[in-house]
Amino acid sequence: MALNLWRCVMKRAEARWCLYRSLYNSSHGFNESEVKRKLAELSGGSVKLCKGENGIAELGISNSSRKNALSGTMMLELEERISDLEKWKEGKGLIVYGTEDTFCSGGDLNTIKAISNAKDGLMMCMFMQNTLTRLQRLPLISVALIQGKAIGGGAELCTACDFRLMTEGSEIRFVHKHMGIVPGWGGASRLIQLVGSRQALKLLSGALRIPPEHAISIGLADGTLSSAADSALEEAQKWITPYTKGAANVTRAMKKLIVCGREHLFEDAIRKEKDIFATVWGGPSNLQALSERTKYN
Ligand SMILES: CCCC(=O)SCCNC(=O)CCNC(=O)[C@H](O)C(C)(C)COP(=O)(O)OP(=O)(O)OC[C@H]1O[C@@H](n2cnc3c(N)ncnc32)[C@H](O)[C@@H]1OP(=O)(O)O
Repeated sequence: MALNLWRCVMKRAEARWCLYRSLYNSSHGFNESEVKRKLAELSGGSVKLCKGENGIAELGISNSSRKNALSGTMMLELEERISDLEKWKEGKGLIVYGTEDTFCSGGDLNTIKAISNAKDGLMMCMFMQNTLTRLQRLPLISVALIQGKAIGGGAELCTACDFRLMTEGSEIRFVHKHMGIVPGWGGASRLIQLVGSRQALKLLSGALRIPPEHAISIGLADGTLSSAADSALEEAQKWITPYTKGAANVTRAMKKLIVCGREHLFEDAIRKEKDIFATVWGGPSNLQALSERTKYN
């Protein structure tokens, strides 16, 4: 009976949670089916998802002949993989990485050229903002594993994760200025939240190369990995484990608190904190912990 009530509360909270996933819909002039049809014509590369039994998924960006640039079809695949992760109730963590020696070189220049008119550009921008905002709001603790370069849209993509780990010799760089554009996938707004407006202005207006030590010193990155390329994923798995250890519903609730706190005004955020608290209070993990009477000394 009590467990059924708890499940019911949790379902309702999950439903409320899903309500504010995307930023744009038709009321904002966003025509999703049209942009999807256009992006489907611009092919190359793939985005692969592997969900681990330990509750940690790996999302791989792969377009080897173009340094993992995101083509139109990869943008579509990325959105599909995020949808899949939104439905993964056992999930706790996510590692986003690029195959071979690059994280992601941004938008595929062939794709970008094909949609370089104002209308298509705005639709692609709204599509990618929706996708990356949903990535950021996933109830999973996410890490961007940056090997090699995270350039342009690749730099924006890595800011949609909770943490960034960089291997030696890697680099984040917002090169938009040199392309005569500014970030549009939400990267500027997220960068300001991460490093503050003064640092963000320097990084964007100078299109500065950001190596691991610099990224760590300004709070953009969370650690440097020393592994060779083929074992960096393993090292990232180890890095994330202390944060994802334990019951999935508790880890997921913890991440939801952070999203609410970040995205809502204080009063609204603490009310939402109450709703999320209700999803774990009296649940199996809570009852188990109470019965064990663990001490933390
Ligand atoms: C819409 C959001 C904003 C954006 O993302 S705009 C796009 C920003 N990105 C760029 O302009 C990246 C330009 N590329 C570069 O700076 C360099 O290629 C990069 C990534 C530093 C790698 O340098 P290297 O390691 O020396 O490799 P490379 O230059 O020989 O590249 C190997 C092949 O990959 C290609 N490539 C790299 N980035 C690409 C991209 N974004 N779109 C399409 N193709 C891209 C590059 O043209 C080269 O092809 P190819 O072997 O010459 O046929």
